[in-house]
Amino acid sequence: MLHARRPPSVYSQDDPLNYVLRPPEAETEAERRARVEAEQEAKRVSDSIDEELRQDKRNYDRSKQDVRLLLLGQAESGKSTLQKQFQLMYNPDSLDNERASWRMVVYFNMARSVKRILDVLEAHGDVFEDDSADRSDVSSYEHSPVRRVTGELLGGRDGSPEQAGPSTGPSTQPSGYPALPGTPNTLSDSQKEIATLRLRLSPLVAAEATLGDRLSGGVRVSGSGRGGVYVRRGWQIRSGGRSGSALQQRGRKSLGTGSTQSDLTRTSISEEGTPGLPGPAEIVEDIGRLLDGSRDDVKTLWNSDIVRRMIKKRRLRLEEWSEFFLLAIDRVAAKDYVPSTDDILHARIQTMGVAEHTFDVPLHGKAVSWHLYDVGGARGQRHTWVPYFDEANAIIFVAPVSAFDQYLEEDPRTNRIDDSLQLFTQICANPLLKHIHLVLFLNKTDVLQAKLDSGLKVNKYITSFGERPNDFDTVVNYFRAHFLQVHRKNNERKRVLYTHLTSVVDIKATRSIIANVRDSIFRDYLKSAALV
Ligand SMILES: Nc1nc2c(ncn2[C@@H]2O[C@H](COP(=O)(O)OP(=O)(O)OP(=O)(O)O)[C@@H](O)[C@H]2O)c(=O)[nH]1
Ligand SMILES: [Mg+2]
Repeated sequence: MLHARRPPSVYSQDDPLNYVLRPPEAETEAERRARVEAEQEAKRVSDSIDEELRQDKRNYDRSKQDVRLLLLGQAESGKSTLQKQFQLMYNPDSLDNERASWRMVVYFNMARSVKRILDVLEAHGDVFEDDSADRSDVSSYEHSPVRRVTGELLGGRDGSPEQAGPSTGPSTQPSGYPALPGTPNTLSDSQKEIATLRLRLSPLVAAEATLGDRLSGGVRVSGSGRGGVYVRRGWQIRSGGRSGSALQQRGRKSLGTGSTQSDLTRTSISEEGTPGLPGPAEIVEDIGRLLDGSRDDVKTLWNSDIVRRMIKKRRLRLEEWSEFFLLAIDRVAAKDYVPSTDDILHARIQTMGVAEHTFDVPLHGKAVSWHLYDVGGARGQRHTWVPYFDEANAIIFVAPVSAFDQYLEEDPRTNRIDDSLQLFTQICANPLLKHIHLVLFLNKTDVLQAKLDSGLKVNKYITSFGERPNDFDTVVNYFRAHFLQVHRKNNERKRVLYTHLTSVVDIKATRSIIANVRDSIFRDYLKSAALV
């Protein structure tokens, strides 16, 4: 029997699958076209799945080559400011996208400064007592039954610190000053003026709490200092801006402490605002108007005789950013105010948990992804760092050398330089971090210079400094020597410690230091890549 020749077809009748898939024998032209289209669509989907899988593999291979850089250091050391400098250098568009949200932070900083001034004045009965006792050395803390247990590494004074921590509100500390003198009838003109300003500025003072709640999403963090406002992932959206492009905040299992980070990093539920309540843009506009209406009062308060004298005598101590913004009140209170890059660098908001920022950094014509982990530095935040240790390639440890006369907000018995040294000891000694590229930033050198210029004596706070000259070079070298000693004692692997004197609010100087750090990290990176 003659077998009919099979029609030429891609569908082999020997293959059962192809047999099933073969075109119907009596296919009309319209059916054929529909079938071909469906086959093409199926192929397109299949190809795109293949491409996704290939891309995942490429991403995985690439992420193994990513650089992971941890920014570590105590609270207020300048880690987030340094992160902003990286962002400015490698992803400036994302900083521009966030610019609007920084307006709320600047207003918050302004309201907080005014509140702080008024609180301190109130604790002194709105009077400047020009007595001979130098109260800058005899703070309320001395009257406290708690004795200071600091100075282990530096030989600090076991006496009483000056006012405990710059943002420690007098309302939370026994002031040690006389009770408010007199009744309203016996108030001096200056007291009356301050009382009037306090009344007129009360809406601005009240705005501090509103803005703080808004920025933190209502989250309170216990054990991390008093009255701190912490922000986590997505805060830019809550404050009227877009989130910086490659910013994430991740929850990971904690390795060392058994605790988890999820409470600290859980995404806020209502970041865009609650229906019926004012949105971030409205809040910012309202407070902008309030600030505009209060600017003369803020200036009068800032320039008042009592405030000037209390600052001079160090009975009123403000953070560096307070002065920066108070001096810029006209610009900040103006309608349509948009924060400048300098404003963003000076704006202060505490980091909660660990925030990851990703940038592409060029290396020999190819982009390498850098993941920057900006951590919260307060004591209550430090356990959240540990899960990031095992994957890190490099650390920048930021230590503010200006802080020799300050004490931890979260533990007013501990001198801040001592805390930095203790923390640096833990980092140098940690087995997970022994092989990691280590960079030390001795930061806030501009603030240190200003403090020394104003006549502040280091040996008043750190007895081991002794009778050395109280000049910038001697002081910086003294602190540097202590950090180097900590490193030397914990350096079995003979790793290099790269040290830089920095002021990370200075854009130009920080750019060149970042370039230097990048090159040294890449040198190690290429060396380890060559070994793989
Ligand atoms: N003048 C001056 N101010 C600085 C310098 N570095 C940081 N600051 C300011 O110090 C404040 C605190 O800096 P941050 O970068 O927020 O500190 P942080 O280490 O991230 O603090 P946490 O998030 O609480 O751990 C900000 O207002 C900065 O503008 C510096 O070198 N010089
Ligand atoms: Mg921070």
